[in-house]
Amino acid sequence: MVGKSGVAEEGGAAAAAAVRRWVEAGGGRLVMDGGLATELEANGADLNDPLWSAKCLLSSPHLVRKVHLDYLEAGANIIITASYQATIQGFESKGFSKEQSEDLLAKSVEIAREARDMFLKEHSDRPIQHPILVAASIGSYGAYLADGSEYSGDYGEAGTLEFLKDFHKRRLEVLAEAGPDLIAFETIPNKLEAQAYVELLDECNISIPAWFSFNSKDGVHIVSGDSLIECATIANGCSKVGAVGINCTPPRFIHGLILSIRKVTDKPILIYPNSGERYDAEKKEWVESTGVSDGDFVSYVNEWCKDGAVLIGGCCRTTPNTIKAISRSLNQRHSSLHLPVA
Ligand code: MET
Ligand SMILES: [Zn+2]
Repeated sequence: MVGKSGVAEEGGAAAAAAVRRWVEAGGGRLVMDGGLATELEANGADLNDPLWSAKCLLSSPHLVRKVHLDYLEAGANIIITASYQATIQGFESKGFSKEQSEDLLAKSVEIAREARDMFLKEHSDRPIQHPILVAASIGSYGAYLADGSEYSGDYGEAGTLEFLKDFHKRRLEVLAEAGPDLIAFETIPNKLEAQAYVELLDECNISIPAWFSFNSKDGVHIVSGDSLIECATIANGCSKVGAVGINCTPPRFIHGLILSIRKVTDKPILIYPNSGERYDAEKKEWVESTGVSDGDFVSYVNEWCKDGAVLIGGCCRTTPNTIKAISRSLNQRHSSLHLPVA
């Protein structure tokens, strides 16, 4: 079906309507947090481990809570849990039982909810009026592999729809049951994984709005080479997807990518680019990218708003200072409309 704006109409619109209400309550824009794993490292965590930031759920939950709080103090409306690389399979390979692994997943949501409660309490003399939301992160199968394939989308023989659905199913259910406000499918590297997520959202009957966020390294395709337009069309067709966007991608590509997404969906668009550096999976370090300079990250924010993005934050190597600057630049007006935060 083609709507009045010329794009195919969303398959039902419940989740998108929920996100729009939050955006409205935030004064027309919502600020997302910045890089979590890289900020944990900046705070001294050693994440050289297949579990990456999820390692902190075991070793230093207080640090995760601190970084969430730093982002809230910087003006973030949305904090993303430390479950990006947390999987039942990953915990089991470290010797945890299935039950313990599920508890660790749920713990990522609990820590973020605790940070929100602490933040709201801290500001109870002048109560916070804008929404503060917890998004449960689901990283790709490639993130679990920890071999850089979330930046190639190449899963070899494991790359079948049924395999990916089976891989993510229980994790999605456990995270949804832990009570986040949103489910964040982040850094989606290929079309097949987007399709797997859509089918799981329906089959598991998830009632929490999800977002789909893809990553690109050329400004046209997502990292596997699949067409962003096709991927965004898949997201658009799912009533449980409340927002579609791009993360962990250099800022200089974002303008064109938003325009592509806009061609196929009216759902809210979210953007949280990385600092513009590139991750070298072999060396396990971020290296400065060559070519077009990224300039000052925040100088792009107005342009992205004009392009139609309504949720804006940062991904790897962005910091609470980046988020403070984004928040200032959006000049977020705190609406008098107050939505329940949980
Ligand atoms: N939310 C995740 C993080 O900031 C996204 C990582 S993208 C590789 O750690
Ligand atoms: Zn990132």
